[in-house]
Amino acid sequence: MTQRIKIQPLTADAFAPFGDVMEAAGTPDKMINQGKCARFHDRAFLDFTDGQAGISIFKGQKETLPLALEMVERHPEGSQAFVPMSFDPFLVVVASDADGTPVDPIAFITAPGQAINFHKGTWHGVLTPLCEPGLFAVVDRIGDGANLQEHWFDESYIIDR
Ligand SMILES: NC(=O)N[C@@H](O)C(=O)O
Ligand code: NI
Repeated sequence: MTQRIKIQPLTADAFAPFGDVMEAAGTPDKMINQGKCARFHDRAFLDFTDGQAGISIFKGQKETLPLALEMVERHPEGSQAFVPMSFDPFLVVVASDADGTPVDPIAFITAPGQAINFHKGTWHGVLTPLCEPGLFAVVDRIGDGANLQEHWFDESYIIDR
């Protein structure tokens, strides 16, 4: 029987085993620019093996719900951050690892202003915008060698609200 995944709101606590949630929330770490700018300092753990951090721009096609989750992937050599260039929500899918196999996938939906950073090696769904244009800045590893492992599920999950 097809397993269904109910989408839940993204929170830093719930996402903590998988990565970081970045947002201008709570008390700023410092006020800068003559007090005109709140700096929420160093909110993601960027972690790269033998490579450099790079910033790319992704323009992804939107997906609609319910969504079939056929595959998750991971980057063994580096973290990967999705920073939306809009206030639109997007879908964030992660899964735990069981001896190299992704299990128990979870689906989150972001609130406006939230960005995420998958920790190195975290199983995740690919960039999944829910609105057009799906514009994102992506911070991930630029370097030689393989940094992508995909896992295609025997049976898709269905993600919905
Ligand atoms: N492949 C690529 O650049 N993007 C994926 O890693 C992704 O998570 O969207
Ligand atoms: Ni990825």
